[in-house]
Amino acid sequence: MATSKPQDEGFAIPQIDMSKDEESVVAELYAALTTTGFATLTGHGISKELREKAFAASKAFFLLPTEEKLKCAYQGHRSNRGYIGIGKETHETSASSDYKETFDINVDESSGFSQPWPSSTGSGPLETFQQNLIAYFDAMDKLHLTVMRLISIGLGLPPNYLCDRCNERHENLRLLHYPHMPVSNSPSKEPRSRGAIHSDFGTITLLNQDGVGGLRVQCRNDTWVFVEPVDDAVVVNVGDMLQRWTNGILKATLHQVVEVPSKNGETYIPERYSIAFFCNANKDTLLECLPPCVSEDRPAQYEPVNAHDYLTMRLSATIDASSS
Ligand SMILES: O=C(O)CCC(=O)C(=O)O
Ligand SMILES: [Fe+2]
Repeated sequence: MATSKPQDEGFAIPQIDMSKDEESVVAELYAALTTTGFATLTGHGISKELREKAFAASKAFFLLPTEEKLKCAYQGHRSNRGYIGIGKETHETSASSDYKETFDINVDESSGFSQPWPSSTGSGPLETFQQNLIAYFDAMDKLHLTVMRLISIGLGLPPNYLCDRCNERHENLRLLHYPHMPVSNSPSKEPRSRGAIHSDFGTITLLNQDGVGGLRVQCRNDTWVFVEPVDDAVVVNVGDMLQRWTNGILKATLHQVVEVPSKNGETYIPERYSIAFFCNANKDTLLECLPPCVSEDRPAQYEPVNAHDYLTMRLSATIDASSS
């Protein structure tokens, strides 16, 4: 496994200011997503207030006693909604499960599933949990479509091509909490994992992380680079669905969350919160390698697959939905 490879000191995840002219943003985004598959976006228009309210909601939820959280337990892979406790998610790259808990939100009503919400009694962030997270969802949905427009232009497709196939709100907003960990006494130089090495399943992921850090990305030369937290920035990365769709031109890069070094004298690695917005193609989309991505020199590498079946298959392989 590649975990023993060194940190790459000479490379940083590109930062892209989306408020610049469209042509420059398209070029920078295309360059990032066809190489490292990751970029940090600023100037994206998501307000600090919305982001802070979403993090406050997340913290209030994860602070609830386990039995309360389990009242919103995960409902299964086709629904993909609700709370998943520690130890329920495992990736093929690791024998142990992730040390994290999550809460998945989905707004697609056509599916026949409904979202479980924590009870909103009392005051504080739980009272406005649903309202604030739906507002956050809506803002991220807009950003998702903006990014898909920029990617369409970069690929030489009509600007709305990908948006027209990603505009039915089949995204998944996931709150993540990595609990604090005691500092290790082991002499190993390799940081301990909080979440196993994986690539994402959907088209793109838009991630907000707190200031703790620990998300790292595997570069093409097998070294690792951290995605340093940048105030108010949103991290974008390519998932396997978009890698398939673009015949491997856009890269779904392996990444994971590891512990950060403890500060002097502290006996605990701090807890960490992040909020992922996993974007997918509309459920009935047939993901066939896009025409501009296929040529005589680059024949189609992937079989066509239905977007929703593909996503469900990937979720089923990682999440133990028996009793979350
Ligand atoms: O928590 C993070 O920063 C990233 C999590 C992640 O990669 C994922 O949930 O797919
Ligand atoms: Fe991920």
